[in-house]
Amino acid sequence: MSAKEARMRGEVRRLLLEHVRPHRRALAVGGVLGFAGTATGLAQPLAAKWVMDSVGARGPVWGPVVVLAGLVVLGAVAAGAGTYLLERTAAGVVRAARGQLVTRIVRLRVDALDRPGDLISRVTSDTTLLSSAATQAVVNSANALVMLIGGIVMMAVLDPILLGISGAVLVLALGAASLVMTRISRAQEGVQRAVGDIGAALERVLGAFRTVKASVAEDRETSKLRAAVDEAWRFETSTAKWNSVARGSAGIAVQLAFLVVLGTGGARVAAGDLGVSSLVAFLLYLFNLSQPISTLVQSATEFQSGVAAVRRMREVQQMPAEAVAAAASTVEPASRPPAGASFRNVSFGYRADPVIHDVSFEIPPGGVTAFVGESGAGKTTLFSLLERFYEPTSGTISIDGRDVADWPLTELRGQIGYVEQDAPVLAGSLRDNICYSAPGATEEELWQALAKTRLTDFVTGLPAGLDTEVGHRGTTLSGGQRQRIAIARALLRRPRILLMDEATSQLDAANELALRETVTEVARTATVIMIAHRLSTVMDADRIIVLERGRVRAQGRHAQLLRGDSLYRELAGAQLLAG
Ligand SMILES: Nc1ncnc2c1ncn2[C@@H]1O[C@H](COP(=O)(O)OP(=O)(O)OP(=O)(O)O)[C@@H](O)[C@H]1O
Repeated sequence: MSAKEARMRGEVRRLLLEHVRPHRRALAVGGVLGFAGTATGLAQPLAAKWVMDSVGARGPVWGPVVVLAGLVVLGAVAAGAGTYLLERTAAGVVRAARGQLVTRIVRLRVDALDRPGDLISRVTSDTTLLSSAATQAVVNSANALVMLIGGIVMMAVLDPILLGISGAVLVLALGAASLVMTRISRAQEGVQRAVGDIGAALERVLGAFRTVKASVAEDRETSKLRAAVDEAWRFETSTAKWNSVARGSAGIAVQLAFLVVLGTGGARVAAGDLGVSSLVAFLLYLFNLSQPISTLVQSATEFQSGVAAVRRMREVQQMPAEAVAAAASTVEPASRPPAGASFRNVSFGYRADPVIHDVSFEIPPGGVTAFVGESGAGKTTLFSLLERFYEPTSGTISIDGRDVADWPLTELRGQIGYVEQDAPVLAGSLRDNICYSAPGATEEELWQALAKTRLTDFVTGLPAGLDTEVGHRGTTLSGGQRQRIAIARALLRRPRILLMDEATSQLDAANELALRETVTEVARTATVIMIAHRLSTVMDADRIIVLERGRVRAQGRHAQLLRGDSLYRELAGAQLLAG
């Protein structure tokens, strides 16, 4: 193990103990109660004997019976309460870990969200490993340590020489067991990684379920999923193997120490240095050590699983996240004038290669601005930069003259309504979906937004109206309905800037006309910036910005650009701007 890995393991172990720290009192009480339960269990046979003896002697039995009954009740209550407290604490540890993870995940930057399925498994599956590692393992090993130390003290009193010999054998064999702990942790981490891979592969299939079926790709996807399942099985069997090696070594350690003590002790008895009774007592104590030793090894393996889980949870905490902004003020100003936007010498690349090159333009408040350009020219990227999903590598983007980097994120995004081209809809009711960006909207505002997007007839025609469930990703809706819901959602927030990635083919002629009227109306109170795919959109636009491979190529109005820009002429005449 390299020094770096050793340092990291140390840090991970410290992190695991941090999950334990807030619950240390509950763990201590739970441990003591469990201990008390065991102790009363040990005393019960003695009390039963006392009852029998009293019956035999025809003496008063009430006293012993009350003591026995008391011990039974006390033992059951203590053991029950101890178990409840430990399990409750375990649930508390899992809850805290899950809480931290989900808070982090929703704050991740958009580019950090690579494998959602794997993230889900970290929240649901990895955290459960933490529960026994951070509670049962800690309490059991503490109890086992007390028993171990007690046994060793008694053995030291009986014969320090024999203790030295058996101790040396035990340390050697247990040292060998501790060597496999790293392997257990690695194998367990492999299991969790493979479970994450299953989640990621499953998410991939379920996210494009219709495509998978339409492509008759079920067999291919099943074999990919089964490969991930097999990988998990491989690591699980490896974990089982190393666990049994650890337990086996602990067993061998005790047996070996037993034999060595029997041999050397026997010789010392023969030489008259040790009484037979002391040797027998010593061997009994040694024999009794096997219980706490196997508990310690078991706890150590559980702890290793916890270490593996904490490691993967730490990776989530280290993923790039957006700054947590202070809660946005709930009181919105009554009037929200349109905001202007400006890009000055902005460059940006998702990876090493830039996709936006030194772009500059001004969008004054109000009106409709249309971006046009070939596929991949960088139109959506400009929207993402305005929403601050990504930071530009150089240059400044401002809204209302203020650098977007200086706006608190929630406030910045509170100014903008964003209608994405694929108009994502979340599982839930129509009402949830439309009010999603403005949960405080009144019923009147809601119906106004529905009217503007021509959704009123559709909604009133549904038996459950706005409470109709839309299904996973809105599968019960048509493409056009999804599009209009996305627009209603954006409008309900009364945006100062409306970003619209125009749908290429979702709306029929009547609804398209209605939408154009809506956009014209919105442009009176907000700055509308559209990624245009239709000739009608650019013809109505107040200004058009033509993008070519991440650069601004030309700006102007439709007639002006038709005359002066060959690429625009080409786009206007071709499918990219369908008339
Ligand atoms: N998340 C991403 N990671 C890496 N590269 C990306 C990412 N998103 C887009 N790109 C690349 O950036 C370039 C610009 O993409 P962008 O989506 O902005 O183009 P666009 O003009 O909106 O295209 P379209 O009209 O087809 O939607 C493309 O070359 C694309 O491959």
